[in-house]
Amino acid sequence: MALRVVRVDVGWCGLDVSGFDHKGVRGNGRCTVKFGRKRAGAGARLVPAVRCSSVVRTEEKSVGADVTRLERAVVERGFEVDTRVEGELKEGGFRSVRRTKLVATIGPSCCTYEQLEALASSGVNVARLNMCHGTHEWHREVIKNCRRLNAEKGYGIAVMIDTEGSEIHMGDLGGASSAKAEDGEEWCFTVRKFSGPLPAYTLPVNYEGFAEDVKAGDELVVDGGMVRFEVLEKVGPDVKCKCTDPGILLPCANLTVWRDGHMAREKSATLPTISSKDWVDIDFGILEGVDFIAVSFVKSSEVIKHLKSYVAARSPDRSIGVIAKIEDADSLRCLDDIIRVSDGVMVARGDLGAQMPLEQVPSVQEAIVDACRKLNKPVIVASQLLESMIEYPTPTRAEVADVSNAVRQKADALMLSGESAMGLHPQKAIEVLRGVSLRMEHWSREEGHSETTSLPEISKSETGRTSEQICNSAAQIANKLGADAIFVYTRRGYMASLLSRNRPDCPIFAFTESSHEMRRMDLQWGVVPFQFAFRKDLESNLLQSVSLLKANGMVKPGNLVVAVSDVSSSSQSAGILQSIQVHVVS
Ligand SMILES: Nc1ncnc2c1ncn2[C@@H]1O[C@H](COP(=O)(O)OP(=O)(O)O)[C@@H](O)[C@H]1O
Ligand SMILES: C=C(OP(=O)(O)O)C(=O)O
Ligand SMILES: [K+]
Ligand SMILES: [Mg+2]
Repeated sequence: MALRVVRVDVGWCGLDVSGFDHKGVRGNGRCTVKFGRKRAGAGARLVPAVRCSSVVRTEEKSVGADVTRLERAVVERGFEVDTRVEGELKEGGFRSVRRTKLVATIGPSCCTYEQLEALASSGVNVARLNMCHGTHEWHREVIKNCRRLNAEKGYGIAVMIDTEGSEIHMGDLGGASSAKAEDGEEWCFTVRKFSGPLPAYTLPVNYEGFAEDVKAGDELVVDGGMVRFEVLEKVGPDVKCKCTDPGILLPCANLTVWRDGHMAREKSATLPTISSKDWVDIDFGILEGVDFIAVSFVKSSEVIKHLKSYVAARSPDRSIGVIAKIEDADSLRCLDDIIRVSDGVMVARGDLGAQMPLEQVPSVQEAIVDACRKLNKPVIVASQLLESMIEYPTPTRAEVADVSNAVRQKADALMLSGESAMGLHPQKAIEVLRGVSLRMEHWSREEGHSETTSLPEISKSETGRTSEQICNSAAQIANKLGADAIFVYTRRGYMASLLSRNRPDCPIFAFTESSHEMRRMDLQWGVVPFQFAFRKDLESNLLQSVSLLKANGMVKPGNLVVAVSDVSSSSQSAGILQSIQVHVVS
């Protein structure tokens, strides 16, 4: 029977196969076995899925076969980690591990399996799917390719969908990839629907109330100022405009209306943050098992709370992270409330820069990054980081400075949009983000740039406050001792986030049992997620994980590790026991 090597999430039950030997493949640690019953057509088949850390060898047997005897248990390693991190660790040791995470918008330039593999090999942690564009079939294919890369090549790519939102934007350009508006030309913006190519100088708008909302004399700003028009007159559903600032028009480009120097929001301001199309896209994302849902134009914490309860009800066994995109001026008035209820935040500088004078964006970005750090939520700095690399193979000095600034601010993640989705050099753009991140991280450590962010206490419960103080202290101990890594054993990644919040000098190895929780940590600064079967207490977990990593050349004698855990080692009767352990690898 052909053996399929797959990587799936199966339930864990411990079975030590140390000493197991099969055709030279030795068992050297813990293997887990789950016997599932699979209905397939005529009858049930018992499928002994043997998961030993990173490899599952599944052999399908007819019912009644002797499935108690494991014919193939490959205990290759006893843990699973993203293959790139493994390479970085072996090549350059702990300090070489990149801390800043990278998000790439997937589009026509990088959607095939080979193109995604190129991005993955260059360091992408999260694949972002902008639901403004493409069909569900197209996005489903990309998700499938990401999952294949993780299963077959050992990457750890998480998937994020990003909603279109209700804001006013142009429709697609009848199949054209862009259109050019010249100075003085007269264009018609209309809610009319067209099948096939658009009439000349005509642009579709998604918002039914558009013709009612605008007035002659208004300024129509496309994509935050890429192109500008003056509204001349309205004829039924058609709004006649004159181009006053020429440029390139892209599909689904955002439109804002300005009147007497202020944004004019009539009825469009009453549109729901999550449109009916967005709910369909969210259902699609839940069904496809994505790891994150990014919500566009969030204005209040209510919509995040509503979405989180909706998602929890429809995806009870895997938590999907809800990311609030800060790109609407209204959201700044209740920023902390939004951050508190979200699982993460995106500084969506594209539309943000359309809602306020561009010169305000850098200070708003810094304030959002700082607020997320204080409230212990990951933050992504997004849009136009390397815009010129849509066309050119190297960035401008200003773009490198912008990326360096975001890394110096210790944002959790950086995001590419058009640079990866439709640019000519997606892989080079990721490599620039990676190189600048490593350089700025190294410079910050070498220059001893101590943390400027004082971390207020955020926990409410007794155990939460204990975990928080344990992590703050562990990070300080690790810095003082020059530790090579902090090891944390965590079920849902909370302790890992508390350690990440401290931005320690060394990487944080977060051991968890669920591959989904691993993906969720793909947005956390400095966190290297490992899949690992927990043992009974912190000490056993520490010794077991060190020995397994050492056996794979990822930890060396003399390495100093600080370890903490939120996996309670004691029985409930004995109460929770939490500690910090320091271990020098022998
Ligand atoms: N899934 C996709 N299919 C086709 N084109 C896409 C896709 N995702 C992104 N793009 C292209 O990349 C550009 C930049 O992506 P992004 O910034 O996410 O979108 P937007 O410009 O709508 O904010 C888009 O304007 C679009 O031209
Ligand atoms: C990331 C952003 O959102 P979108 O690309 O979906 O407009 C942005 O506006 O910067
Ligand atoms: K979007
Ligand atoms: Mg936006």
